[in-house]
Amino acid sequence: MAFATSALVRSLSTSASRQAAIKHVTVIGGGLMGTGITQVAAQSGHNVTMCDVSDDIVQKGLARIQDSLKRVVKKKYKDDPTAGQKFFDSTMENIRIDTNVERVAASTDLVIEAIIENLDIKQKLFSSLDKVAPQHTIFASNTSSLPIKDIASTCERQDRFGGLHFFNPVPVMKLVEVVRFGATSNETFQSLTDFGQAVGKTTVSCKDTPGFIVNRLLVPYMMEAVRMLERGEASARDIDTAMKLGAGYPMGPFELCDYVGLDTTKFIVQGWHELDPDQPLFKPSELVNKLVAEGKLGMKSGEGFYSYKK
Ligand SMILES: CCCCCCC[C@H](O)CC(=O)SCCNC(=O)CCNC(=O)[C@H](O)C(C)(C)COP(=O)([O-])OP(=O)([O-])OC[C@H]1O[C@@H](n2cnc3c(N)ncnc32)[C@H](O)[C@@H]1OP(=O)([O-])[O-]
Ligand SMILES: NC(=O)c1ccc[n+]([C@@H]2O[C@H](COP(=O)([O-])OP(=O)(O)OC[C@H]3O[C@@H](n4cnc5c(N)ncnc54)[C@H](O)[C@@H]3O)[C@@H](O)[C@H]2O)c1
Repeated sequence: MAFATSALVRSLSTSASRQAAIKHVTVIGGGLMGTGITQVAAQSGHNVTMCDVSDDIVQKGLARIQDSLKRVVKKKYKDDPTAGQKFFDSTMENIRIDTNVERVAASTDLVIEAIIENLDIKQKLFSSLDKVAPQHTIFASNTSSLPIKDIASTCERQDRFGGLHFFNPVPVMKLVEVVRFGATSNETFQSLTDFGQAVGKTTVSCKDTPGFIVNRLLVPYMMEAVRMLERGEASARDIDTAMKLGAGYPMGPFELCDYVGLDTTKFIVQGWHELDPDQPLFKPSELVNKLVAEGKLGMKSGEGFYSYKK
């Protein structure tokens, strides 16, 4: 059977005694993160349905997954193209696309939400899914910065709710932060951890604090780079070069902002500023807000701090 690969079998055997293993996953959002999460879940033998608001978006998402999967195959199976093609085909067979999230969630073990970073919209989505998803279904959010407790607040299934924070680009980055808030049960936390490991990631355990571990440290650093540019102390290019060559980062902060998306960057900082208006580290940036207002969202729109137009 196409869905039963070794990773899934491994995940079944390690977690079977604790709770039913996750076989069918629904990923909501077919953007940067949703496509990556869909890919790694399908690669590891899970049956995944990726949902978004329109056919056009899910089709584009599917094309992005194919491009990324080709890169993985090229690297992993460079000496065995036949096995590579088989891996490609079986991964793609594990993926379905849909635009009706409620229909899909009615028969799923795990919902991973990766939609726009907006609390109201996430709460509305989960509230509607809570009414149709089976009892055993676990809900998880891939939010970068919003409290899991707040996202879960409109749901009855508080104990079956947690955070699964993946990193961009998901097929390459090796970490998943597994987040629990006060109501998350031990079984749910363990299922999410098992799932993160079944998709090939190293997991760390996080409390539901702003930015969890990585973003609590990364966001102040990136925003200080933006403020350094705003103060006219150095150019974006020089700051990027300095952090790559002087601190060993694979991307400079402006390249990373463009890679993450300036809209997501803006939402994160704005949200934290509202929670703690006196904290200077979380002060919104006029420059980022201006770029977003101009539709310059980074790589995904062709322009951000840099231009990506060919
Ligand atoms: C201010 C507020 C902002 C906060 C934002 C927080 C956001 C969020 O919550 C947290 C994050 O994610 S934070 C963000 C965390 N993320 C970071 O910090 C990322 C930092 N950047 C990096 O780690 C590297 O620049 C990249 C890995 C992106 C590209 O690597 P590179 O060397 O510059 O370029 P390369 O040579 O092209 O690729 C190298 C290898 O990777 C492979 N590959 C690449 N993309 C792929 C894909 N989509 N699919 C499959 N494979 C892909 C590629 O095939 C190649 O394999 P090979 O076998 O070596 O030929
Ligand atoms: N971009 C990153 O580097 C990154 C990294 C980790 C976590 N995150 C988080 O992941 C989430 C998604 O970020 P992204 O970068 O993939 O965003 P994105 O803009 O690339 O994609 C979001 C997708 O969600 C869809 N969407 C919006 N509302 C929806 C709804 N009600 N139902 C279904 N689909 C809906 C949009 O059409 C879009 O395709 C955010 O919470 C973000 O904070 C982002």
